[in-house]
Amino acid sequence: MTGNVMLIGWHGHECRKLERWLREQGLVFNHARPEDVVAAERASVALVRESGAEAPGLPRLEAVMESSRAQPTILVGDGLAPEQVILAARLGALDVLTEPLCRDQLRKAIGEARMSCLDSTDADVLREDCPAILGTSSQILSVYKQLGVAASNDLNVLLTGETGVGKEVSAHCIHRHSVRAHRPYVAINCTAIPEGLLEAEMFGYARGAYTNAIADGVGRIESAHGGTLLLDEVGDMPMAFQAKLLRFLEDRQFHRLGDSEPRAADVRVIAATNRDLEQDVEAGRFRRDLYYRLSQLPIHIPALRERTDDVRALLRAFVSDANLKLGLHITDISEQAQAEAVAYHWPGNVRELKNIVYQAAVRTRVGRIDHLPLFPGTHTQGGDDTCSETALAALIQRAIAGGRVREMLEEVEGLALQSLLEAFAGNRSRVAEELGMSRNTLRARLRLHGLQVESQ
Ligand SMILES: Nc1ncnc2c1ncn2[C@@H]1O[C@H](COP(=O)(O)OP(=O)(O)OP(=O)(O)O)[C@@H](O)[C@H]1O
Repeated sequence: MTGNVMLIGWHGHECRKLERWLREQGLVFNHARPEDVVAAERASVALVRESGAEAPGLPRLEAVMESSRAQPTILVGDGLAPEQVILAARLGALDVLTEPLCRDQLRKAIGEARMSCLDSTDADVLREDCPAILGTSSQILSVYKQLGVAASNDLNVLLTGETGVGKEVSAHCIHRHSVRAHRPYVAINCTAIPEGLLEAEMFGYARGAYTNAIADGVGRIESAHGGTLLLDEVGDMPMAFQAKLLRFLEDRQFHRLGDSEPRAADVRVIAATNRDLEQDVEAGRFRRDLYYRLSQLPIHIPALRERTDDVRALLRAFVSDANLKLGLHITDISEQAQAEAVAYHWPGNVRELKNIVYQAAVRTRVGRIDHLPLFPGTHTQGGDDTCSETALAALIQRAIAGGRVREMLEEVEGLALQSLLEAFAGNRSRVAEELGMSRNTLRARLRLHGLQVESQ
């Protein structure tokens, strides 16, 4: 490998080690202060080092990108916060590596950086905090990078992942890091609005368009003008409406219901779903053309059970959150409860974890949380993976002893719902029938328990 690597932010022993390694790789190096970037001999790649603890932003990287946007740049970070990883991608860093540096990764990153050229935006860097988005696992770091890339362009984004993985939080994060950050962020849940009202809700309506339309009404698309529109649960959008949405996406023009005047809205569209849209397209439940249009930039958020490295950090963060918001004094969570949480299956993902921490925190109020109310029988590793009578009996006994009978009944309900879903292969209609409840009631119960909602 040949080339000229510029080092920014390395000092002392670490610096000498890296220089030696670069030389061994046949790479020349320069040292530069960020402000010297333009003056310095043109480098093939810039390696910028930042410490997460040093500052909330990325001062060195910002200076480098400011001076030389066309230069392929890799960020090397020590203890970077999620917002910093997002910001790095947003600023146009080609890669983000964490310390201690893996030499193979570095070699690969330098090789790739030299082959590429930056495609970054001229937009101002946004310094606002994005909504709390947590996690430091390699899987979630990769998501942050993709969110940063999404924030630097205006493509339609499709966020996929199970319920509760953080799709909505991620959509908001893209918005807050994009050039549209100071314009509206409007979210619409496509399943929460009855089919007949969806058009009026989305596009607005003219006075007299329907019985209760006593004045003109602005739709969500118009309210989002200049900003970002999140179409949540887009996979559940009725077929008839899909065609109307597609028309809008094609030319960003629409008509209010009952109004012939065409209107235009400049919105960035982010869609989210926990369904397998490709499968729905194959099954004829979702329009293929709309799917392509929405998924210009697909981002998949992995389930929590696939990134168990995040569990302990999330537990700690939500304990602090609960202390702050509810005026509690929780000091920590027992090692055993943390280990159980790491081994747990988390069908409701981060939402379920957050709810469980809050429940446990409210019960404990002061001191250490010794027990997290996890559903028995849904552990990924170790643990008993059947809902045995013994586990149920123990659960009931513990609840009676602890005066938590009501909570126990809720836990049992969640467990029963989960078992029924498994027994009927996720078919909600069959589960609702079995329980003698409406699909809407079932849906609400499933949500309450953080269980994945499959529409069938
Ligand atoms: N990485 C994360 N960091 C902090 N909080 C998170 C994270 N992911 C999810 N949450 C929290 O979990 C809850 C659910 O998140 P969110 O609504 O974004 O999930 P979702 O994937 O959109 O779920 P659904 O598909 O059911 O709508 C929210 O309270 C959110 O704050």
